Amino acid sequence: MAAKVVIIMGSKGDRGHAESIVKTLQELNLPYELRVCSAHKATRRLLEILESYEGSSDPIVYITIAGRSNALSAVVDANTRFPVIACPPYSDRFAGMDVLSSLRLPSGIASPTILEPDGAALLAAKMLALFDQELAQRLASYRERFAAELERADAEVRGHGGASA
Ligand SMILES: Nc1c(C(=O)O)ncn1[C@@H]1O[C@H](COP(=O)(O)O)[C@@H](O)[C@H]1O
Repeated sequence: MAAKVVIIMGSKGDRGHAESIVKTLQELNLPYELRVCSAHKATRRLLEILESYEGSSDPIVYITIAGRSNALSAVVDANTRFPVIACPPYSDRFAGMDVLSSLRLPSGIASPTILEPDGAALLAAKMLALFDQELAQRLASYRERFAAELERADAEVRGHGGASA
């Protein structure tokens, strides 16, 4: 079974954000594909792209990257049987209000929003690990690193704090 993540970005300009997601997917050795399409600007083509994955016998999780007004994530979610995670790029223009277009969804749409690229990759990995023991193992080792880092930091600050206990 070859589980994979399909990242769809709304514009080539989102490539940098996509690469941050890819970094974590690569660390987890999780296969991925990068696609560019827009629900706003190329709806028919987007539906064709989705259709091409619908028959897959392997599990897929989509991560959608759409800045400004995010139609992409909801349109993908409404037209696929696979889960969709929205990971919009951060923008502080207009006081960061773009994010609301990812959060407020019509009924029947279920695309969660994760703002941090590595968080979106991790959620996709956790979903796919439900069907893949080896991925579950890699994910567990990846997450152990964070606990180990915290332990090291704890030991370091403790050593400087003059605590007597
Ligand atoms: N939000 C969407 C959609 C969509 O939701 O269909 N299509 C493009 N975009 C986003 O608009 C920003 C500027 O896009 P352009 O570069 O096409 O002007 C990008 O962040 C893109 O993801």
